Amino acid sequence: MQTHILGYPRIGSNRELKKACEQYWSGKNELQDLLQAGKKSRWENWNLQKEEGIDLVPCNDFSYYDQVLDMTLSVGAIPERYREIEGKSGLTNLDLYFAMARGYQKEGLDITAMEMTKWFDTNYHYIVPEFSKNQNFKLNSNKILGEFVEAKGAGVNPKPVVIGLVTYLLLGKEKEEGFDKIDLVDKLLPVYLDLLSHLQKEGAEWIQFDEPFLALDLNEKTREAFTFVYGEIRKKFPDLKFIIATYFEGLKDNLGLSLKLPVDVLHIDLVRCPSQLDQVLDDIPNGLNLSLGILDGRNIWKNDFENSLRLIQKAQDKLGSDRLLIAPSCSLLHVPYDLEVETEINPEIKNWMAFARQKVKELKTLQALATGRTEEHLLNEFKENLEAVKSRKTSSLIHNKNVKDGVDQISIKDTQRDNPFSSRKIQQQKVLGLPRFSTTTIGSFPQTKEVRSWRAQFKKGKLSPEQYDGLLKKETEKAIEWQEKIGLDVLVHGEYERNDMVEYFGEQLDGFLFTKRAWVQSYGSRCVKPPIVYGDVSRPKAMTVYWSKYAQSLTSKWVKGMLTGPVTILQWSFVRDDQPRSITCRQIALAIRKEVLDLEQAGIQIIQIDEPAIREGLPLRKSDWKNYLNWAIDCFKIASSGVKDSTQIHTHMCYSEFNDIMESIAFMDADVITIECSRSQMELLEAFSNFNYPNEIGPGVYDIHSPRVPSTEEMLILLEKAQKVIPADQLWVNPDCGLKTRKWEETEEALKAMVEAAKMARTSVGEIK
Ligand SMILES: Nc1nc2c(c(=O)[nH]1)N[C@@H](CNc1ccc(C(=O)N[C@@H](CCC(=O)N[C@@H](CCC(=O)N[C@@H](CCC(=O)O)C(=O)O)C(=O)O)C(=O)O)cc1)CN2
Ligand code: MET
Ligand SMILES: [Zn+2]
Repeated sequence: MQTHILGYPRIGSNRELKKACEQYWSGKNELQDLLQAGKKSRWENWNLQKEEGIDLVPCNDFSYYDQVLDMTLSVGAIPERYREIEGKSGLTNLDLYFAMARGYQKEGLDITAMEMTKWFDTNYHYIVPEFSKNQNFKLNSNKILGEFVEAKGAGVNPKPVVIGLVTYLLLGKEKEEGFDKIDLVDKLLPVYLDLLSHLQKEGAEWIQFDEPFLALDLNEKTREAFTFVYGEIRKKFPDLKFIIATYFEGLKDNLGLSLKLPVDVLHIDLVRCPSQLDQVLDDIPNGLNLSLGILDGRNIWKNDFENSLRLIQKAQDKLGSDRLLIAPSCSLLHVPYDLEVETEINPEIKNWMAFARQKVKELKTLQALATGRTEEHLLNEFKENLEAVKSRKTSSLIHNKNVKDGVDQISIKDTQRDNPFSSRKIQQQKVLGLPRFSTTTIGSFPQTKEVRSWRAQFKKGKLSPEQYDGLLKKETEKAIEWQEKIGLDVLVHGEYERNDMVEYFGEQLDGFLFTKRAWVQSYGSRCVKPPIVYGDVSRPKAMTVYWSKYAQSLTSKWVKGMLTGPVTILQWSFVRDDQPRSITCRQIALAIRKEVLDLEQAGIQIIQIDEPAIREGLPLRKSDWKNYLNWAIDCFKIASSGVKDSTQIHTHMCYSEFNDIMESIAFMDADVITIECSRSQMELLEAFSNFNYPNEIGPGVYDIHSPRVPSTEEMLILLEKAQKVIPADQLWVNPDCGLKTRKWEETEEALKAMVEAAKMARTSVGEIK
């Protein structure tokens, strides 16, 4: 029985790579420094896995930005618009790569970034490959090969991790009509074969192809593509050992297909879908070995050894130990580096947890125990694990009767506003008196170095609570003043007091704990510290009223209250796995409902409840959607429906494809929804239009994830596009998402141009709604 890891976090155990990237982008360090930081991250990971004795150690799981973008560069799928950068002197391949990720607006060039979207149901974002009808591919980078050679030098048995061909195509987007991306198989296959022959020449033995789409709903053509691709690969490379990695779901109706692929190892996710093991063991052909994804790669709880050993034993009985590998369920990219550095977590709870480093250890212990080793330290580790699992099951820290009773008492009435939108709209208009094409922003303003450093100093005790509060107040005042000056209609307080839109709430809710350094990559250099829900959730006191009230006191314009919704808090936290997610979510929903009512009570007339993660929380299999949508939408409504008709509820979602969940979005019944729309040129709006969506919509008119500043003209064009599908009196004007990651210069210019675009739109259609 061998152990392997599907992928390791790469941002650096102290976020060294994040910092080096950001410094490189801002011209504060040299390419050499960045490359050095990359190397350090890779070697740190390899050394750690080597020391622990992992049998197959991943390489090419490293990335400077995103592994899908790496693949795009490796297969030469560089969109036409980057041609000028490719040819520019003084720019390296890495500069081209970053331009694709972030856009390029320098030296007279103005090139937009590639689209970014969620990696399956995670909070990780990848850069979406763009395919044209006459798409060509060629092996275009030696990243994969280079990292393989480098890893060999580190003295491990490296296993290159490569996004499988079919998954790579399915992750992409057709940028023209008239072809099906899956038909690009024939053109892409030679590049994969080319890559494999290079790897083989350098002595590669194992290759891991990630094909998570095998765990999703597939059409017949795609299934055939899988069979064809792996048939061809096997024909050309009879001696390489291929692992197909599937994760995030069970194989279900694709099990037969997967088991027939002519590869050496199939990796299955036994955390998401433990029940698939029996069927797999019944049907697995003789030539195929099995990798058991036994440790949760998506959560931070200790493994339950007893349970895992039972599963492993079952597989061992059937296949024998030689045909088995054990691994985490998926890449460890989705969990933080090391629990040991968290010194302030309640020790009782800390003893229930494991981060990446601890999971690597757990894997080795499981291997030893499963193969019958009985050294004393192993038996002790087993005993400690049994005790930790038992402690978590029985701890008094977890259960709160009041919370459970509250959830039991939720009734239908708590999930509905008093009157339908058509009548609320009239009442809200009366109170709010807003113009047509009202302008607003999504909530956060630039989280500058200063703001972050105040918080850091406050946390270290170097600033007193009063000093910190005073600085934040000044910053909020400046933001309000500036918004008034440029003529925005609905203002925000700026969210300066928040480290992160989820963590901030996690810090204030009971049943949550938070960490100091447990960073997880979200996209590019951006990271989050997901809070951890360990017990029943409740709100000891108001969380945001202070700041909203303060901001509203500074202006006669409306200031939006700003909350994160229950589904998003759930989705972006590490949550309990000892009760259904739906129950945890309802507990959070009740806490947010109380906050909404407190805000209303404090005179806040417009309240935004962000739910950017509703779409990403959608189960990967369509058959599970209905159940999820029922409870998720219900939770939003529990949070939002307590207010008077005249209080305007906004919600915000980014990176959402709404086509197939339009009914549920409408059912949320937010008075206004602001959505991401600009990278996709308003395509999203068609879903709303086709559905005759009745409430108001703010389609994002520019992309805040890129430093590029949009022009008034291009935003006006987008607004005109929007009016073709949505009546003008339903439209708001706003950016795609919050502005926390942007610099002030960019923000100021962009928002001024945006307000200008709204004014121009008004002159052509009329002021009044
Ligand atoms: N949870 C979550 N998921 C999300 C989003 C989101 O906003 N939150 N947005 C979407 C896109 N994803 C994003 C994820 C992260 C960030 C982001 O801005 N992250 C920041 C960190 C934000 C944060 O928690 N900041 C803390 C800690 C900041 C920090 O690094 N402090 C320094 C010290 C600073 C100093 O001394 O000056 C340190 O700890 O070393 C704070 O402000 O308090 C970053 O990576 O840079 C943005 C978008 C989707 N998913
Ligand atoms: C990822 S959605 C962000 C919403 C939040 N209110 C912000 O403006 O940052
Ligand atoms: Zn957003």
